[in-house]
Amino acid sequence: MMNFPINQDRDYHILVVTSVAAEKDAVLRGLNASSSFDVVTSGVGSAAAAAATASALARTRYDLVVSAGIGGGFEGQAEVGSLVIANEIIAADLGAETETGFQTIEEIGMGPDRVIVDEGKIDIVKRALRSSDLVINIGPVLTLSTVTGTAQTAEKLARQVPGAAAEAMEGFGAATAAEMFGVDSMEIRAISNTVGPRDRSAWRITEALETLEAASFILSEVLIE
Ligand SMILES: O=C(O)c1cccc(C(=O)CC[C@H]2O[C@@H](n3cnc4c(=O)[nH]cnc43)[C@H](O)[C@@H]2O)c1
Repeated sequence: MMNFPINQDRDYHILVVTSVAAEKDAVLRGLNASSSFDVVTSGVGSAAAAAATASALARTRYDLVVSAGIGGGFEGQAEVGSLVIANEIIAADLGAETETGFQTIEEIGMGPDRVIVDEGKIDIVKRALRSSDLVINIGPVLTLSTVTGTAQTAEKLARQVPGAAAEAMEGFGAATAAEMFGVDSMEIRAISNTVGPRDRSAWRITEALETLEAASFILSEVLIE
C-alpha cells in the first residue's frame, strides 16, 4: 500500500471538512474509526467552510485539510456517481462584473482565485483509488456561492475554466484557511448531479454518498496508522 510522504515520527493527521451531516456520516462510515482523521461539518458555503477549518486548525495541528462532499459534475468531464479529485480549487464567482463580462478576483488584482493542489498527493490518492471500482476524474473544482441552475451558466463556467470537472460551494474557503495556516489541502467531490438546468429531483444523493464513503475508506488505507 502506498503512503503519503509523511513525517514518520508521529501520526499524519487529517482534517476533513464537509458541509452537511449526511456527508460527514458517509465519510465517517468510510474511515471506519481511523484515528488519523477528524471530520467536521461546516454548513454550506465558502465562508462557513473557511470559519470551520480555521477554527479546527487553531485548536489542533493537522497535516492536511480535505474538503469533501457531494458536488455537481460538468457534462463530459464527470458523470453522476463518479469521484472528482481537484487539481485546482477555484473561486469561480469571486470577482467583478464588467461591461465585457466577469473578471476573477485575480484578474482585477485583488488576490489569487485558486489554490493549486500538490501533485504528489493527487497522485498517491489517484493510484490508491484506482484499485477500487470508483470512476475517478481529476480536474479543477469550482467553488460557487450559487448552485448553477441553467445550461447557459454551465457553459459560461466551462468556458471560464477550461476542463472544469465539478462545482461545489466550500472548497476554496477550506483551502484558503488551510493555506493561511501553512497546511496543504485537497478537495474530493462525489458527483450527485450534472451542472446545468436545475432539477433537484434528479440529484443522485444516495449514490454520491456511497461513492464518498468508498473513497473515504480508501483514503484511510493510504495513511500510516
Ligand atoms: O438532502 C440530502 O439528503 C442531502 C444529503 C447530502 C448532501 C446534501 C446537500 O444538499 C449538500 C449540499 C452541498 O452539495 C454541494 N453540491 C452538490 N451539488 C452541487 C452543485 O451542482 N453545485 C454546487 N454545489 C453542489 C455543495 O457543496 C453543497 O454545500 C443533501
